[in-house]
Amino acid sequence: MTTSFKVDLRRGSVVNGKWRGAKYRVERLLGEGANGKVYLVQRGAEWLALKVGADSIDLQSEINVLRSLAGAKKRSAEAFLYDVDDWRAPDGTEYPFYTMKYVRGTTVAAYLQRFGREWFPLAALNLLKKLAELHASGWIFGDLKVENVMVSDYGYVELVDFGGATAAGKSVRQFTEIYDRGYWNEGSRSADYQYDLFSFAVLCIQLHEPKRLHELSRSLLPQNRSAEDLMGIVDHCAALKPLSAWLRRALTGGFRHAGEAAEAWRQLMHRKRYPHRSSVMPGWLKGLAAVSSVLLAVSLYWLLRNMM
Ligand SMILES: Nc1ncnc2c1ncn2[C@@H]1O[C@H](COP(=O)(O)OP(=O)(O)OP(=O)(O)O)[C@@H](O)[C@H]1O
Repeated sequence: MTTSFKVDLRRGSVVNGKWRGAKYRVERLLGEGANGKVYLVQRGAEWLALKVGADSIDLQSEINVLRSLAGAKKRSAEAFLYDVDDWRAPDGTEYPFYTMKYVRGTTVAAYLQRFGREWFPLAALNLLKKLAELHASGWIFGDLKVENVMVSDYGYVELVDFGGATAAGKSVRQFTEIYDRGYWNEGSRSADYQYDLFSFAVLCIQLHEPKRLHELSRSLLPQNRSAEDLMGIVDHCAALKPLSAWLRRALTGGFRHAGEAAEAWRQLMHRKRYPHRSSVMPGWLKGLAAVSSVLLAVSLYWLLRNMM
């Protein structure tokens, strides 16, 4: 999805906050979507992400969620939101913007492509933990999809774009069809824990079988779509098959909350057939560990020899 508004900030241009006076120097575009454009900006020595939008109502609701999360003092949300202001463009038009923590990393799909699919179980577990934290603050993420999950070193996960975040119990504010429980006739669009877990399961499928998922959604009549069709993809995918029971549970609302889902996922990771954290240790780290062990052994040998 792309924005319809015309803001195009070049490298080096400066965004001045009209009310609070902060100045941000633009480095580059990080991404764009339906609600605005996100730029990497610098303020003093600090790197931040600045989201500028055309519609202050859309942006305001994201800001409300971020404020409420910061208020709940959840570790992940601490200091995520920095500043909220308006900016007057050279042509006189005013745009609302906010600045937030710059999440270094790439979308989960790009990360797995670059560093290997063996990172998937760990990144997914971290994502489930993020969802559990968000749920504990009374919010449902709503628009969970590949583009909104950023992954950085060692599978560390951060959610971006809180435009779909909805207070638990309300109607989900923003969603993407293919990840939407209602689209697959598996439940309402009411914001509950299971709604996010359904999207999470679709995200797992999207990461492994994007083409098949796309074709499936195109080929079925709306009234015929179901979790069973999604499970058809899972059962024909070698990487997803070990997760079959877990994914079925997530697609059919079988987990009470994201914490329970994360625990079940963690247990799966520890089973033999599925790679777990130590087996996704990068090569250079394995090498470092081996060298350290040898050095330790040599030191001990010399120590003992000199003592005798
Ligand atoms: N804090 C951040 N740090 C780094 N990159 C970010 C950050 N926030 C957003 N991005 C990048 O910018 C892209 C667009 O941002 P965002 O999803 O918030 O826009 P949107 O208009 O709400 O999109 P959508 O149409 O999906 O709702 C993201 O997919 C991500 O790549």
